Amino acid sequence: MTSTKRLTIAMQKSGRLSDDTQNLLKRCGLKLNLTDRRLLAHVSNMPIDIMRVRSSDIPGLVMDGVCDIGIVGDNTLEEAALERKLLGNNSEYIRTKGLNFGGCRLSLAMPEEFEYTGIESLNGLRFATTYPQLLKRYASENNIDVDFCLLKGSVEVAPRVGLADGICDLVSTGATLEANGLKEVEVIYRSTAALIQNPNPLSQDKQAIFDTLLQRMQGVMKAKESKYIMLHAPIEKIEQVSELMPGKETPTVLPLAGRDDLVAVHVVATETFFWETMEALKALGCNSILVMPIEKMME
Ligand SMILES: Nc1ncnc2c1ncn2[C@@H]1O[C@H](COP(=O)(O)OP(=O)(O)OP(=O)(O)O)[C@@H](O)[C@H]1O
Ligand SMILES: O=P(O)(O)OC[C@H]1O[C@H](OP(=O)(O)OP(=O)(O)O)[C@H](O)[C@@H]1O
Ligand SMILES: [Mg+2]
Repeated sequence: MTSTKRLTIAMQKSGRLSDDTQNLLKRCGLKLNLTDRRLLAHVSNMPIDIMRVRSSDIPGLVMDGVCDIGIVGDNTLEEAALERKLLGNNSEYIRTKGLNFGGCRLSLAMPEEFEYTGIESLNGLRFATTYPQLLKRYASENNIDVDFCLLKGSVEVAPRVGLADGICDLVSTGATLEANGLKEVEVIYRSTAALIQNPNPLSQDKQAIFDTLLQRMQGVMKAKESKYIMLHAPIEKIEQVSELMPGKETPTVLPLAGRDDLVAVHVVATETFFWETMEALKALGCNSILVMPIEKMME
């Protein structure tokens, strides 16, 4: 069990989620010194310890209360929860927050030449996968019978070497499927990274740290999705300019020294600011249009 004073966070040591997780924690103000060999790292400016492990171990560490919280892909989490339930182990957790990285989907893919005519055409086939529980659940929900063989990585190689008829693996760009002569036929699960916590109440000290961390994460994520937009606009077009601005916030309109025909317009946009909008603003006579990233936000 963890100490009652320092919050313990499990994160992936190295792999697809580790850089984004580390960046998120750093942007939340945590001072980390994650040298490769140190697997339990103290955060020097907050009562937090970081445990760096394989991502497939994170759900179990949180469910068993070894770590208070963890950052892990939904796919790994759901697979672990199903497997642990089956084995009669702790499988309870709280998914506190979805995060804006690690987006991927778990899909069924078949060799290019396979004639896919619907889910029924997969009946009786064998799939290589790292996610047998998610595969089995999908098969039973869709009334098909499938067999599987377990591979922890390089799953896409299986059909070519005769190990399986198809695969059930993660896809993001689709490049790995294409490079291995496979086509995606069904998406069975959509995943992002998520922040999870043990369902038992935290000590008061830890809860306070966690609340601070959560609020900062919110601010970092919101800032990442937002842009600060500045431009100069003709004063008589200000209404049309405001209508073109993305998001719900009212723009700030400021005078420009020595100009009575132009004003400066500033707005925080929480929606995508498209090139088309910039062109429409330009056509209205706006200039000096700047779209800038925002580092932190607090409401
Ligand atoms: N191609 C991808 N694009 C985006 N996210 C991905 C991709 N592949 C995997 N992920 C996400 O990143 C997580 C970690 O993947 P990674 O391949 O780094 O580790 P792993 O082999 O699943 O686990 P372990 O850390 O236990 O070795 C996955 O569980 C998934 O949520
Ligand atoms: O659609 P893509 O963008 O090509 O990404 C998909 C690939 O990424 C993951 O593997 P990873 O690179 O993590 O290697 P692994 O099989 O060793 O885990 C996943 O298992 C796929 O193989
Ligand atoms: Mg992988």
